[in-house]
Amino acid sequence: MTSTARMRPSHPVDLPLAVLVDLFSLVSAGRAVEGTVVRGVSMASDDVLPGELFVAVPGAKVHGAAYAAQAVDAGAVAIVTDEAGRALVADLASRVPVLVAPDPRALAGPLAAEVAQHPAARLRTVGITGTNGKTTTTYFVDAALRAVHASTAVLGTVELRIGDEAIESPRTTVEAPVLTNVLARALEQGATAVAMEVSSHALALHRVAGTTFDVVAFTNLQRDHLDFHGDMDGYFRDKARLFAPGQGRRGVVVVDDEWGRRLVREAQIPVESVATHVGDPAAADADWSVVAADVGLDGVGSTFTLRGPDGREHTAASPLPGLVNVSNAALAIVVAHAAGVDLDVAITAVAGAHAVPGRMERVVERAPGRPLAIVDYAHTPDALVLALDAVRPITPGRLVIVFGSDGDRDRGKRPIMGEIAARLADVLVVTDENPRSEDPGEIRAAILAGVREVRPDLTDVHEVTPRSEAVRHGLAIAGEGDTVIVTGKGHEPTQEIAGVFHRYNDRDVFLQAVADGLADAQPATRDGGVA
Ligand SMILES: CC(=O)N[C@H]1[C@@H](OP(=O)(O)OP(=O)(O)OC[C@H]2O[C@@H](n3ccc(=O)[nH]c3=O)[C@H](O)[C@@H]2O)O[C@H](CO)[C@@H](O)[C@@H]1O[C@H](C)C(=O)N[C@@H](C)C(=O)N[C@H](CCC(=O)O)C(=O)O
Ligand SMILES: Nc1ncnc2c1ncn2[C@@H]1O[C@H](COP(=O)(O)OP(=O)(O)OP(=O)(O)O)[C@@H](O)[C@H]1O
Repeated sequence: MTSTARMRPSHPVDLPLAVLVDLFSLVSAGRAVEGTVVRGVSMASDDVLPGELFVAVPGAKVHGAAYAAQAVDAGAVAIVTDEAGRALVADLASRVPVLVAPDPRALAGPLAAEVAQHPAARLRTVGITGTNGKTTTTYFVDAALRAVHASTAVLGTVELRIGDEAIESPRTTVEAPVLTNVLARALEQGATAVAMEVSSHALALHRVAGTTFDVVAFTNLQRDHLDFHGDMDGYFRDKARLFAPGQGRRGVVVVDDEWGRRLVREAQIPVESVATHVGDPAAADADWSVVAADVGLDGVGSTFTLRGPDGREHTAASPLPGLVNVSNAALAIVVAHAAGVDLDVAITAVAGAHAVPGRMERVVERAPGRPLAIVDYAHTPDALVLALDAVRPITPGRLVIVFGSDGDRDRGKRPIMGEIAARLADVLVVTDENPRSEDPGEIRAAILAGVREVRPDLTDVHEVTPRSEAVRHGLAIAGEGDTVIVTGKGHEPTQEIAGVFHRYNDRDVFLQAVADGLADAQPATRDGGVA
């Protein structure tokens, strides 16, 4: 059974299957539907519970109908599939009702919502999309929602969290029936609001079908996932699906890039625009704009001035370093306000939203004799530049980076990451990320080749494995005034080496190192060369 299995409502309600057949015009191809009641929906055979409806969809790898027998053995009481699936489940037609629809994937969400009595409609819901900043913005919005809602849910790449109950998330946006279950459980547990990340894959694959968000938001669009979406235009169109009636009631769009401006023009629902780059011409037409920003003034985050549609200016703050987080904070404030949170309350709550797991997360605070230690998820060249630029202004001493690069992923970025780190940081600790099936030494060698382009003599460059030792080393060589940033894995709870997932988390290693007294150790003298 998958880890999401327990994120279900404890008291599901039975619904006659005939109701769904009528409502969704399903064509019956098996046993009669009369007398069958369903109490939930699942798309994954290893996730089915007794009494549930199994939706068998054609996938990239297999047709779900190939697993229908497994689902029925697990207690599924009916199957919804397409014509291709119908042929695959012919043997089961005498055991359970088989219902056929042209696009069962698009129906899974609406079917689940109907069975669970539309939990989304009974919650205040916010959905956030965009290439970067979804996780951070979602946690900022959650902080604002928590200021006025007794309990909230937050769903995304890091975790599925309802109040204090959380499990690791299998992906950024879970499949539609899982989402419906989580929302139904959130309601049962007393949550009244939810903020969640909506990936472009989710939009293309109907994972949020059946959920109408009160507020939808867009951060930005950058080159990514083109293997899946084809080209930037296709990627944009998939993101834009969130800004349509039935999917979102009102939208908030960052217009710093051309894609955001296009979304404002093309959205089919009312949208407010937010310009977050000070002095950008886009600000002239935007409803909300950041008109001043002071990065790192308080030694950690930034303060900024947000001008509203009425021309009033509000002093606000981002608790996390860097201009990108001014952008995320400004968006979150406007989104929370659109979701019913008083503007001043939203501003105060976002300013205090310190913990976004693995996103510029301050694990060790700067203190007398102690460096600041941060965990960040930057794993692309662009994100690495942003991350290092963000921490430089809050680093009076040396900037120490501990980093690696993934195996079985884009090899071309390895030397580029090395070059960037060598250019923007003072001390480099090169280590392993998720080597997967590759030789970790070869990955590090590719990174070091890039480092050598900038520092041929490898001054202040250390090569340390395993990763836990590298993180400890980074902390041990840093002194007061220095910042140690470990990038690439963020919140990830495991490290994948040669097909095995080992429990591993950068934050935990930092905390253990502090407990072992490493944070307070005297910094080593600046030594050159690869350690
Ligand atoms: C492109 C994509 O998202 N594919 C996901 C999708 O695959 P698929 O629908 O083609 O499914 P499939 O594996 O061919 O199986 C077909 C059907 O049979 C079912 N099945 C399959 C096997 C089985 O034993 N029993 C069973 O019931 C499956 O549940 C599925 O319903 O459904 C599968 C089952 O849920 C996922 O494993 C798979 O995620 C793949 C592994 C994946 O990596 N997805 C990533 C790209 C993704 O979704 N990423 C975005 C975030 C991107 C970002 O912004 O960074 C995300 O939201 O996480
Ligand atoms: N608004 C932004 N614009 C550009 N880059 C950003 C922005 N916000 C965060 N980043 C960078 O992108 C990385 C990922 O941030 P975050 O996790 O919030 O985004 P995401 O959209 O959820 O991405 P992912 O799905 O990969 O987690 C961070 O390391 C950060 O440096």
